[in-house]
Amino acid sequence: MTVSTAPGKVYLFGEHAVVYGEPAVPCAIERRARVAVDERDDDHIRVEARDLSLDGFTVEYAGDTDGRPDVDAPTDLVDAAMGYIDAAVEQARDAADAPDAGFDIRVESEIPLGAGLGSSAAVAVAGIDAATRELGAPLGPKEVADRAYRAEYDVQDGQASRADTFCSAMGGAVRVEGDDCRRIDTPNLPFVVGFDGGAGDTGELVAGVRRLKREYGFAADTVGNIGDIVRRGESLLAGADPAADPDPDLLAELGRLMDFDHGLLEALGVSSRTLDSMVWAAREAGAHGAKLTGAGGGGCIVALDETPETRTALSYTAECRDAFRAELDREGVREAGRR
Ligand SMILES: Nc1ncnc2c1ncn2[C@@H]1O[C@H](COP(=O)(O)OP(=O)(O)O)[C@@H](O)[C@H]1O
Ligand SMILES: C[C@@](O)(CCOP(=O)(O)O)CC(=O)O
Ligand SMILES: [Mg+2]
Repeated sequence: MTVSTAPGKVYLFGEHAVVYGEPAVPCAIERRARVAVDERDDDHIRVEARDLSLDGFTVEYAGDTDGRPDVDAPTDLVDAAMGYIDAAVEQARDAADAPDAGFDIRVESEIPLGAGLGSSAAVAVAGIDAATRELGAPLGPKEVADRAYRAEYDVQDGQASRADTFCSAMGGAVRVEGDDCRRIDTPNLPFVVGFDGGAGDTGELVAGVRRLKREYGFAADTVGNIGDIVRRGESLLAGADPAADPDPDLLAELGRLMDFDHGLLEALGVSSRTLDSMVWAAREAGAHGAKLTGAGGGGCIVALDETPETRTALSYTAECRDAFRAELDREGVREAGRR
């Protein structure tokens, strides 16, 4: 059995626009998905993923992934549940040149699902890493990132950027623009996350922005403007000393850019009443800035605040189910055990 873990992320800025080739800066956070993989002696895949619904369910199905698993759950839930793991298994089989490999897989995660913290990328990255190690064909983190991107791309019908998967595989803060992916040095940014307990469908939200962008030139300009915000933000980060605490002027300007980014994401139709409430609660508590993170629709916001005020204010906000500080995780995917 091989176990790998990989982190989730928040977007400092640039989600959605990154799908159309603009740059984005996601940052890995210390919340991980853990995937344990045991090779079987047949070609079946058995998945245990207890975070997938309130009660959790376990499915077992043949290696022929056209067959539906025999579980008592709605088909769309099962499809949503299995998509990323199926795709990760396919990538691992292909990478290890073992098309008939079968596995028992167990997924456990500290990252809420569909909430904008990159649970899908973390599961795909950790799954591919563990499965290829288990098959004796370990990949480097960049190869894992590339394979996990292909898995997300397939599940999200060709609508995915490399941002989440590269960030989860490499850890730290990264900058992604099309196929150009790199790590960047940043000071420790004081992220606070607010979670409304809900979720958004990444594929649908991305498709909505795509439609808007096709219909209106000004929506396409909005996407370009998000890119301008990111370019401004990364030049600020490039001038900062990564070893020192971030200075207040840097945090103030990054916060302003986050606020601006949230406004543009709102205009693109991917925010929600609860996300907006949490964003305003954070701003009123004195956060430098606040925005939704990830695909939106519901889920999480991220704010910048080095004091406890924003977390406290969020924890008293009716729309907020959970508020926590999210430390930058400088480590990406890693093997967490083998026997
Ligand atoms: N703990 C988990 N166990 C199994 N599958 C998971 C887990 N976490 C995430 N996933 C997969 O990722 C999907 C959510 O991904 P997505 O909609 O992109 O949201 P996000 O990446 O923001 O969390 C889930 O529907 C599921 O398929
Ligand atoms: C909206 C998008 O930019 C980020 C999606 O993040 P998440 O899956 O909601 O964590 C899509 C993508 O980059 O593939
Ligand atoms: Mg995702």
